[in-house]
Amino acid sequence: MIEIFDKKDELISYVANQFVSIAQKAIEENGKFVVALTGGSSPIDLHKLLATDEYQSKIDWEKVYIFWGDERWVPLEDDRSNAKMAFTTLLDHVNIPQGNIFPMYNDVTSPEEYAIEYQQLIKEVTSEGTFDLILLGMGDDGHTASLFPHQKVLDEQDKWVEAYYLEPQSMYRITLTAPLINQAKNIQIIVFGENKAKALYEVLQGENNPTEYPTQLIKPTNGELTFLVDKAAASQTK
Ligand SMILES: O=C1O[C@H](COP(=O)(O)O)[C@@H](O)[C@H](O)[C@H]1O
Repeated sequence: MIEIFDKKDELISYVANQFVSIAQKAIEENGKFVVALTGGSSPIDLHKLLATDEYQSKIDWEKVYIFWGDERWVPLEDDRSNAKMAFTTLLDHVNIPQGNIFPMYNDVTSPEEYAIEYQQLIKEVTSEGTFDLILLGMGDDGHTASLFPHQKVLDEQDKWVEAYYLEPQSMYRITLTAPLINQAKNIQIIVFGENKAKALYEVLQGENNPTEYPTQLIKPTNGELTFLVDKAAASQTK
């Protein structure tokens, strides 16, 4: 499903309301809400809205468990850290136990070892790796999470979490893999801005070519996938 919004603000309010209702339903049914956040710049305004009194009071944050879809392998204090951004814009402002937050980084092990540990953490908190909600963004090259074009991680079928050295960025990335993401009950991909219009067109209406446009790998097995896009990003999509 694709939802197109005239303005970014409308898109953000819609996602915030979805976040709240998915969280409330999960807590009512299973006593907890397990979500993976996205990084990059796309979720910043969403986080800030969720942190307002109006929104945060609608969720029982003690029952929320936070993971990430991907991370740059940098310390939590580094400005490139997706976790740092989420703490500053949301997590530092809500009543969530620190033990419910699982940043995708530690300074003790290698990224590859931590990918194995992170998979174990997911196993302990979720039911069989099924997230209630996975939020994703999309880069203007068609990547999502840290599933970048032409990387071996795109072929991964078994592991839930993979860490690898991303040569073009000279840094390690750690990411949920497509098979794990596809098990989620809800996947929401937030895309705005004209610079993403070509990639969005290719992902949704172009030839099947996930090596070039990895977001095409996102196809939930049982859950719901929604692209939440603004008019600018949808401008090349018919
Ligand atoms: O590197 C990343 O980029 C994508 C897209 O970022 P955005 O700034 O265009 O929103 C993001 O979804 C991913 O989490 C991040 O690590």
